[in-house]
Formats: sequence, structure tokens, C-alpha cells
Amino acid sequence: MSAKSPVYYNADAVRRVLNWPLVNEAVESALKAVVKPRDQKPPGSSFAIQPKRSFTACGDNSNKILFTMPAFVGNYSIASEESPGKVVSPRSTLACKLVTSFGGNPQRDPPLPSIHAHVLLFDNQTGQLSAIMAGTDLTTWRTVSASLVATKHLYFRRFGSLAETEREINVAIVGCGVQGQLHAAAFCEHFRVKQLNLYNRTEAKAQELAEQLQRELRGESATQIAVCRSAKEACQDADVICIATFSKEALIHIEDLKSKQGVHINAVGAGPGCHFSEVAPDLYRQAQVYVDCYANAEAELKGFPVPITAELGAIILDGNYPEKTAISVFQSMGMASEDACVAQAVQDAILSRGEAS
Ligand SMILES: NC(=O)C1=CN([C@@H]2O[C@H](COP(=O)(O)OP(=O)(O)OC[C@H]3O[C@@H](n4cnc5c(N)ncnc54)[C@H](O)[C@@H]3O)[C@@H](O)[C@H]2O)C=CC1
Ligand SMILES: O=C([O-])C1=[NH+]CCC1
Repeated sequence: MSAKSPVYYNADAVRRVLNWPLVNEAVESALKAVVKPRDQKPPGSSFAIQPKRSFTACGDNSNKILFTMPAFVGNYSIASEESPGKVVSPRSTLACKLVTSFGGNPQRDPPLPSIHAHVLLFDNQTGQLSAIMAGTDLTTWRTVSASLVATKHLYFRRFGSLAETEREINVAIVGCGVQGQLHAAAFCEHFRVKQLNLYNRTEAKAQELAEQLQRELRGESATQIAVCRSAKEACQDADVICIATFSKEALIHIEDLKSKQGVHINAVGAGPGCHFSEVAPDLYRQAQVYVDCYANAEAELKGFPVPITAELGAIILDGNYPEKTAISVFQSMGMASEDACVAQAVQDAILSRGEAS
């Protein structure tokens, strides 16, 4: 008996098939699968078995961490590339992401990304490792996708089912690293962004992003782009804020927000050892906070200043949206189930196009 060697999908193979409909659908599937209904689950529902991820510090340096992120997502449906939107037969995926976060990498010479990842996909009948997939872009895309899905359901849907295509918004991006850059581009692509404010600790990086976006949009969009001197300046007129830094100190406070109007925040980043240090406790105290998954929140949001309102997947399923004037925060930690569903969709797309690794 000989074991088949796993196939390797490199970063180029993954990049060729990554697109927003594919990633958004896989991420929504994962968010719904992790929700554990209080009543009996209807037969045939999707589900996720997602143990707590492990953190291994590199020496005693909490800025250099290896995470192991295993998940089994059962009975979930995603459409195939050839028939987007059309439900295909339910499937199950067993996967484990290995991801390192070395926050000092961008300061190296030459600079390197902070996050590096691979996803292992297993045959869920035999347990054999079937594929190893480059997972760095996948991590960025699925994280941005979770923010897009959160913004659609926690912000736009308060104003009706067509709001995400009709309503104009002002967006602030705080932190213009890998995450901030893709958040900025994706929010302009998905929504009607009137004003895009960019803030980064090193202003040149925000300036570079502004120029790149202006080149990409090439006057085809009505979006005004501004580089701001502070997070406060970036956020004061924003309807939607995406924050993705490694800051240990709060960068956004309650007095920085539009008063008495609805605001939604995607809180993506974190300082070493604390997943919610970018946003001030005074802001959390005035907000309704949603998470990707309760089990992760229990493990990783110790000392969080307010109770969690709900899991994002529950809002997608039950449509219990925040009030129009609410401040909502999506506290994004990142889930192994998202990686599993997106990696599966990527592998399916590669196989259906007949592309080699
Ligand atoms: N929620 C999720 O699923 C995921 C979260 N992340 C988190 O997102 C954050 C950003 O990740 P990347 O964009 O890949 O990193 P990056 O290194 O490319 O960018 C980080 C940005 O934050 C800024 N920054 C760093 N420390 C700061 C400080 N003390 N004050 C103000 N700004 C500061 C830097 O100027 C840089 O532009 C990290 O905290 C990372 O752990 C990353 C992947 C997934
Ligand atoms: O979910 C994820 O992959 C990560 N969250 C923080 C760093 C990497």
C-alpha cells in the first residue's frame, strides 16, 4: 500500500482563481456553519467542528507567533464556478491552516509581509493529506471578505435589502498594510464609496496606496480619496471604518465618530497578546459587538469590555440587523472554517479549469 503524495498549489495557482464571488460565498458558508442554534438543527444543516487555534510564540517574542488552525466543515453548500449562485450538492472539508504572524517583517531589509500561511487539505474519507495550498493571499482575501459580509449585513441591511447597491458611504481605512490595502480596493469595488480616507502611521504608505487606487480607478469612479494625518481625522465623517494594525494602543475613540448616526467598524487587527487593543473601551461600551465565532471569542477576547451581541452568521441567518443609528463592531478574529471553505472552493476552481499547480 502506498500513500499518494499531496498536490502542491503555489501562490500563482491560487491567485489565478481567487475572485470575490467565490471567496464571499465560501466565507458566508463558513460563518453560517459555525452558528450553533439553540433549538435542534434541521436535518441536513451545515455545521463546523473548529477547535481553538493554538498559538506558539517564537522564543519569548509575542510579536512572532505560529497559529495552527484546524477545522472540519460539514454539509455546506457552495455554488460551482460554472454556475455561480446555483446551489450544488452539500460537501464537507477537513483542513488545517498553519499561519505565522511576525509583525516586524515589514521593517526588515528587504521588507517581508507580516503574515505567511499554508492550508493543508485532507481527504475526509481516508484522512490522507491531499493538498498543500499557499495560503497567504487566501488569508488576506477571506479576511477582507468577512469584513465585506459584515458590512453588508450589519450596516447596509439596516437600511433595506437594496442599500448595499444604492446607498453612498464614506469609508475610513486605518492601517494601510496588506490588509488595509485590500480592504480599500475591495470596498470601492463592492460598494458606492463617496469618500475614502486613508490613515497609516507612516504617511508615505497611505500616500502610495492613494496613488495606486487612483491609477486603478482611472477616473471611472466618483470616489474621492484623501490621505489623513490621524485616525481621528480619517474616521470623523465615516459611515464604515476598517482598522487593521498591530497597535497596542487604541487608535479610534467614541468621540472620533459621527454623533447620533449609524457607524459600522470592522476591527481586524490586534496588538501582540490582545485582539481588541486598536479600538478604545469607551467605543466598545457604546457599540453592539459581533464576532465570527463565540468559541474563538471566549478563548481570545478575555477581558473584553462588553458582552458580545451575536455571531455574524446568526445575523445572516435570522436578519436581526442593528438599529439604523447603532454603532456596530465586527470583531474579526479569523476562523479556520473560513480557510477550509475558501481553500476547498479554490481547489475546486483549479480542478474545474484543469489547471496544474
Ligand atoms: N482578523 C483576521 O482574520 C486577521 C487579522 N490580521 C491582523 O491584521 C493586522 C494587519 O495585518 P497586515 O495588514 O497583514 O500587516 P501589515 O504589517 O502589512 O500592516 C500593518 C499596518 O499596521 C500599521 N501599524 C503597525 N503597528 C502600528 C501601531 N503600533 N500603531 C499604528 N499603526 C501600526 C503599520 O503601519 C502597517 O501599515 C494584524 O494585526 C494581523 O494580525 C491578519 C490576518 C487575518
Ligand atoms: O486568522 C488568521 O489567519 C489570523 N488572524 C490573526 C493573524 C492571522
